[in-house]
Amino acid sequence: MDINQRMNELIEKINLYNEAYYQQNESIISDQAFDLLLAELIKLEQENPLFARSDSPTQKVGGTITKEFKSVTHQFPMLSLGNTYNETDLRDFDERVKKGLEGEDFEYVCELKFDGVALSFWYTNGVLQKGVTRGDGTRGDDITANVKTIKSLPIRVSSTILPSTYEIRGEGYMPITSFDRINAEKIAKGDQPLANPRNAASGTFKMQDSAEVARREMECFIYSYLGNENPFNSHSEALEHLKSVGFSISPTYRVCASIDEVLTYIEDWTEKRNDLPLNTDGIVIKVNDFGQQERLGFTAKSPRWAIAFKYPSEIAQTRINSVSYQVGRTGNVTPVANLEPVYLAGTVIKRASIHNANEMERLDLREGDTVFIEKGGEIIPKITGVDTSARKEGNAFVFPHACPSCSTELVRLEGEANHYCPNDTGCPPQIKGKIEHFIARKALNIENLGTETVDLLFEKGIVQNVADLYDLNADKFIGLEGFQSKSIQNILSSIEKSKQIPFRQVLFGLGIRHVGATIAEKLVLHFHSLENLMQASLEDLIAVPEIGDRIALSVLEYFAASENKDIIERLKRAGVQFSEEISEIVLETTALDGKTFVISGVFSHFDRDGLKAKIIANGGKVVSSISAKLDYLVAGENMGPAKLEKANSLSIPIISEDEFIALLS
Ligand SMILES: NC(=O)c1ccc[n+]([C@@H]2O[C@H](COP(=O)([O-])OP(=O)(O)OC[C@H]3O[C@@H](n4cnc5c(N)ncnc54)[C@H](O)[C@@H]3O)[C@@H](O)[C@H]2O)c1
Ligand SMILES: [Zn+2]
Repeated sequence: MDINQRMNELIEKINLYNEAYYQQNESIISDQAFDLLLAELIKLEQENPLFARSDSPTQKVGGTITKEFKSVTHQFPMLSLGNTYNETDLRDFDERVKKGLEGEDFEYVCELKFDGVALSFWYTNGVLQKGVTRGDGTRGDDITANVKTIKSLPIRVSSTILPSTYEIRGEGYMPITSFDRINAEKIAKGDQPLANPRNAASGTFKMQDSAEVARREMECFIYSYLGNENPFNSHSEALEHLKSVGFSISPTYRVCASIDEVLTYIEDWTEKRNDLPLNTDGIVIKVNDFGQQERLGFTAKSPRWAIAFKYPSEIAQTRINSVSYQVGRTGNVTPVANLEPVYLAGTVIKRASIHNANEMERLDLREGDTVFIEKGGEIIPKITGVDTSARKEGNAFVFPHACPSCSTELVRLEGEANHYCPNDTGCPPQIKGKIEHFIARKALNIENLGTETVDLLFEKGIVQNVADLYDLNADKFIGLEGFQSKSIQNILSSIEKSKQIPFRQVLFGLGIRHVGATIAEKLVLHFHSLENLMQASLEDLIAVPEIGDRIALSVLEYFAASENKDIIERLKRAGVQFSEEISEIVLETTALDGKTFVISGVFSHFDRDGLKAKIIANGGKVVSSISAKLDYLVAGENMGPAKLEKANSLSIPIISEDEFIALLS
């Protein structure tokens, strides 16, 4: 292959991996493998400048903005960091800095490289105004409501040094405790677990539902100060001051006088970093002095005064014995490699996901092959390559044509990587998966009925679909082992309770392909009842915001199947909710966007509900209790003294009804 061709091929691959990583929060390959491809492209571009393309991924920050949030333009671009995996490259970096500073003395600051997502916080007069994602480096998503759920992030800062406007940056992350807790819950419900804390952090900060973000207990470490006015001489001075006024700075940073001290720091943290409450993937090395940073400047994509040293991920080699094919709730078929057990990063690995047929083809796996497996922060290790030199004559694995569970011919939709089994009403793992989905917390929330019970009731022929759940009674458990009358009563009463679950959760629970919780809510908002939804045409469906052809067709297909109609009829008769009145709030202005209010006392222009409605209609939020994060207390006549005292002690602005009205204009 000629060089130009190779460069184009690399660009294509890197773009593909970037898109999966930044838009779907999915890592198709390991970070290290990704960085190798990028390093190869950088090298080829340097050696062959004539072939270098201006739209190359080496020239821009990898992320993008989304349609779900308001986008805002960064005051200072949010860039990436150059990276290295070895001492030689690090010493080269040191040489470049020395040359750039023309022999002047300088210091480095070493920090851990926290593995989450970059966030930017804008403050005016000491008050947090906005939280923004990196996006494409120039523009990011305004996720203020979500960053306000970070407990350690001060909403209000009082400092005599900081200017009236400035920007603080840090890494938002999901603590390992949150990650483990959420995954334990997901696994118990039969949901797909989160792949790793980094991708989970990125997905979580872009959720529409801030209450869910809050529930995930996200955190953030602050690592930089930016402003048109800069009261600090150096990065370490800024960190110290930010810490003193309440920002969360990891105590792990160190000022180093030379590259050798940097190497010692790297060495010191190689093992110790595994004991931290969050994942780290390396060390960030920054020139300390702000004046020197300015003189060194930036490339198109990263600062010349900083670099990331990444710890190589842990890799093991083992034999692949066979491949199994797992059928999920929606019929997706996933190949899973069964491995000769091998020890890797503290656990014994027996299986690894191969994702889909494309990935199987890419790896070109044969029976008995020696494969490399790798584990970053992920819980599920990946096969990243094959040692072809060790290959004996094993047969190539072939993706099956028929469903491994029910033998139905598999289907692959155009443009999709996954094969699926279309026999959704007769394929056992799909049926069981559907029941497990139906009872999950976000759906019908039928507690006391776990995966094992569902499996048992299915195997015994007692529950074959979700409608059968509502025909359960104590008699049906007779002869089943392990059920006390108390636990049977619990199961039956939680099934009874599920009849009160709102329609949007019921619609999500039906498990219509491509209809997740958010889409279900959109559909209910528009159609209000199942009856209306079932009568909707393709045009009616795609007229709903965010519903495209793919979802619309899937909804139509679902309601066209007579088995589904029967099930719905039975659920209706059982008393499950199939309509819901929810009205969309029409915003008058966004003047109170992201602001929280407590109201107390009696008002002259509004009654209390009227005032609440006014706050919500202008983008604000009404909360019931006063905390340090509160933006305003609106005080009327006769307000309670306890509230007043609490607001004063936390220096929360207390405003009158007239001052509130002034905020609206
Ligand atoms: N596996 C894949 O498919 C895939 C695809 C695309 C990107 N990636 C990974 O993502 C990397 C590119 O992402 P990137 O451009 O965000 O670069 P990066 O993540 O390597 O480095 C820049 C980021 O480091 C973070 N950071 C953490 N601690 C920091 C600290 N103390 N000081 C400053 N910054 C700190 C910031 O969020 C900053 O944006 C690649 O090198 C690769 O490893 C992987
Ligand atoms: Zn099947």
